[in-house]
Amino acid sequence: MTTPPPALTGVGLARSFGAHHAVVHADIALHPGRITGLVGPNGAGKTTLLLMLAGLLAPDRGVIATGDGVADPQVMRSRIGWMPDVFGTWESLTPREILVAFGRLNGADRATADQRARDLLAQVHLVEFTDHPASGLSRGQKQRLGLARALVNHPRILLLDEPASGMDPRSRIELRGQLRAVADAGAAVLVSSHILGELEEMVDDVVMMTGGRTRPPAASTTPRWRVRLVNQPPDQAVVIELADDAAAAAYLAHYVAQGTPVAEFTRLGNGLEQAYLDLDADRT
Ligand SMILES: Nc1ncnc2c1ncn2[C@@H]1O[C@H](COP(=O)(O)OP(=O)(O)OP(=O)(O)O)[C@@H](O)[C@H]1O
Repeated sequence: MTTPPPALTGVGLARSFGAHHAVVHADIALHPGRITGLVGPNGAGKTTLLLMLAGLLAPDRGVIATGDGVADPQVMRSRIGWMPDVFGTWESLTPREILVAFGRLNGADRATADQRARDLLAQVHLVEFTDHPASGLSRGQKQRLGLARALVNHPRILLLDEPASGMDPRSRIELRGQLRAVADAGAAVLVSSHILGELEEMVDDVVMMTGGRTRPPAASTTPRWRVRLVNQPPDQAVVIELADDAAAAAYLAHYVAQGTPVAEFTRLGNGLEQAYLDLDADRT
């Protein structure tokens, strides 16, 4: 089976602001159908990298291209959905008017743009606010409108900077489902977040960034399970790595069929937190 080419690659990217090197060297590849997490401490250069990938900030060095070789920022922008960390709405317009305006800017006729706006407002659960001024939306609701806006043009590449900030727990859970649905439909998704537990649940791949450089994860990011048998003290429980939920189910079924008295079988996540702490170990 051949792996499809990445939907978007950035190679050797660098960007400075005056004398400050925000991104020193970043390499990244985003694959169709996969969600990639971008993780790193404050000031690591994540937003600067995302802005370059979104075609909104020119790199000083390096190349950004789509899988089929397009490097023209304008063509690339038409394929990209971008959700900034702070979504500035036109406060006097309604969510429907905002989404229709973006649809029209992306070349849709009025009827198509209007239908797309209604579909997206249903998807992000903002139907009741359809025709109210955006000034009345809470921060979390504005984030959800920001997600809808990023999806207006059916993007093949979706880039999101801290999308969950300000969202309530239900909206965060729904966001995970929405991003997975977008990836399952074939898009490549890149999401930056400081909420590592949440990223663990959401992402297929991780890119770590610190000091303006992308780095391979310092530790394993394979999912881990904690296994404890009946009468086994908690501090003697075993932690095992298994490729995915299907492998975990097979593992558990095997031991239960053998009569092994399993008392606890808990998914621990994929070690992203430890990998992050290793990455940020130099922080004082
Ligand atoms: N427009 C700008 N002008 C000057 N310096 C900037 C500008 N944008 C970013 N920087 C600096 O570049 C560095 C990287 O910033 P960036 O916002 O990309 O980091 P980040 O990883 O997204 O941080 P955070 O997690 O806090 O959002 C920071 O030191 C920041 O102060």
